[in-house]
Amino acid sequence: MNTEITTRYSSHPEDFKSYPTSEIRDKFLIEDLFKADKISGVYTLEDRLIVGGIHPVHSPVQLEAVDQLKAENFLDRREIGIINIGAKTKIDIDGASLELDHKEALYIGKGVKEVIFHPSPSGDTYLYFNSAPAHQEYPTRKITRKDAEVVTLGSLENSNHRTIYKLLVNSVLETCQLQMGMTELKPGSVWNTMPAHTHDRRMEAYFYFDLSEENVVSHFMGQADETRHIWLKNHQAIISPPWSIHSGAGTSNYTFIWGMAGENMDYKDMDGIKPVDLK
Ligand SMILES: O=C(O)C(=O)C[C@H](O)C(=O)CO
Ligand SMILES: [Zn+2]
Repeated sequence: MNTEITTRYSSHPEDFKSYPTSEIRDKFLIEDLFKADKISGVYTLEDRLIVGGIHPVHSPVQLEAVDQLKAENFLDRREIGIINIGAKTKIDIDGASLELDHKEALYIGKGVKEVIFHPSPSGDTYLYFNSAPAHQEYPTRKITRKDAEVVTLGSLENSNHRTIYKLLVNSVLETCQLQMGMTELKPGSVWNTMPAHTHDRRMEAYFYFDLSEENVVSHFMGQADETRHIWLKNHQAIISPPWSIHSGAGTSNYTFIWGMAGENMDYKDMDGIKPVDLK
């Protein structure tokens, strides 16, 4: 098997209050997403999202049905969204090939049987993905930043000036429940998702990249009146249960990919929290 997915259970906010740092890291942080010639990741029972990385180096890698799915093919009952954070690469989808460039997104719907990821000649192939259960087949589509719904929020004065690229969202294409996008912080800005929010109808996963080796992001989670933080490095992801805020401050600017699954597709369905109300 070149696809390796481990399982994480969902958690209760009352239990979360007593977690030490090590337990928060074990339960929510996802490290080592990129292993040579592997597809690696986590199947979280928070809305059954799979969070993973694809890193073909010497040979192509195929998306395989892991044991957790009890299915013949990975996409028999699922959809997948992939964002390329590395060099341009070739992907075969049921025998048809396409190329995915840096920061381009790809949606592949339920029912597709064979997906193969090729190493790029530079060896710099890094693809991040989220996959959610799906009830209907929607067509495969590549989405570039030109196709995205783009919103610029925040200000340099508040250290949160950022551009949100809504790539795989329902204003751009049809999906069953998956929504994914990418947020780039401008130089000098370090805060994402501030003011913070929760959305009880959807869980979310954040994946941080474009961070140099010496820089880190402090990611904040928990209910608004009981927040905790852990420190993330480049290429690490974190699971945010529906009851948790998800926000971060970096020691530099950075980019992150957000992905959601759950009850509705309305990006604006959020319960905002004023910074002065955080505890
Ligand atoms: O910087 C932001 O603000 C975000 O990118 C927020 C995410 O898109 C999000 O949390 C959507 O629910
Ligand atoms: Zn959110």
